[in-house]
Amino acid sequence: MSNIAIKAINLTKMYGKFIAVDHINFEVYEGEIFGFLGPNGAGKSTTIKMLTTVLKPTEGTAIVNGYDIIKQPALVRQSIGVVPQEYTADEDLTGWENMMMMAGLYGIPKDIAKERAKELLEMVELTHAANRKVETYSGGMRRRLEIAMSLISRPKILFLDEPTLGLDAQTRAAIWQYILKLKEEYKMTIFVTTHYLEEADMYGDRIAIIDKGKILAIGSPKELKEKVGGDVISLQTSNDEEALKIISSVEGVIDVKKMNDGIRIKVKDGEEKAPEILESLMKNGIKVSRMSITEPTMDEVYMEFTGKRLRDEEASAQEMFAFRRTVRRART
Ligand SMILES: Nc1ncnc2c1ncn2[C@@H]1O[C@H](COP(=O)(O)OP(=O)(O)OP(=O)(O)O)[C@@H](O)[C@H]1O
Repeated sequence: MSNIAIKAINLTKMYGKFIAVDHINFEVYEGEIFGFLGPNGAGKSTTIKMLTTVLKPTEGTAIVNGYDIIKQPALVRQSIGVVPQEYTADEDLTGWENMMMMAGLYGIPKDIAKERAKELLEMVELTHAANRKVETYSGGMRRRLEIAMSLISRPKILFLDEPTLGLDAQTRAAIWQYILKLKEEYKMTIFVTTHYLEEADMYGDRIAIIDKGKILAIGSPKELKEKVGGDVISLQTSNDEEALKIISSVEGVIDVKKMNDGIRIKVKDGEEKAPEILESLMKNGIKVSRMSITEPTMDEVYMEFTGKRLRDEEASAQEMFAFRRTVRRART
């Protein structure tokens, strides 16, 4: 049994009467990448803020690195690194000065701080820009600097709130390479929130799916996909209401749902069942304009547990909004 790095116990946050995080329980094991996956507004940032002692829970608590977030917040803070969603680096200082400022906050002696800053800036490939003011950095460079800053105290656990938000695909991949390196070389525990399904799938050792303040599923990507099982047939028809009735009476159909973009059918073997379903629809005068058969992906897993798609377009619109908000905050 692995050691537990984080344990949330009935962790709850209310803003007035609104429950942002609703009695959640989970464990994060030492040395793993734990992905907290959910749409905007699901409660991810609120959870991270409670775990990192920025916000006080309304109810429940959590143990982080063996310390209680309510009773021992200072000890929690000393043992963790945090990269929040908003930019935190000082724009008027250089990358190097930001590193030193962070080291100062932790009371790290100057000579040790210099050594670590050099090593960390090298790791995130910012040595060449160390003496430039942060205001000249791109979004990706800022994120890399902030990851380096969060590591200056050699934390055992690193919390990252949407570290790849608003970054291009190449920079996102590079950020993940640093995160993987921290796990592999420094055996660090990483708690990371994201609304990118493919990032959670590719890099998460285990994932929690959170929506409307509740955890709907926890497991490795493989375990979650196995839970969904079978194949998924997606259809667009000339009469979805009628099609639903017909499909649900076809033998071997495990589940059929109307989605925003058509009908989703769960069956054990898609290739075997699809012709039968098509035939029964055609017999009843229903035309099928599009059909696809897929094995469960994280997208399917997400849909299975939340009942909706985490749409790319939706994500990118919200992402741009959040990114602009972050940039605005960085400027003020
Ligand atoms: N200070 C606050 N006062 C009132 N409501 C809040 C406050 N902060 C967050 N909320 C609400 O709580 C819910 C959860 O917000 P939270 O920021 O934790 O979500 P999230 O999953 O991190 O999404 P995002 O990625 O957009 O930050 C949202 O509905 C949000 O509007």
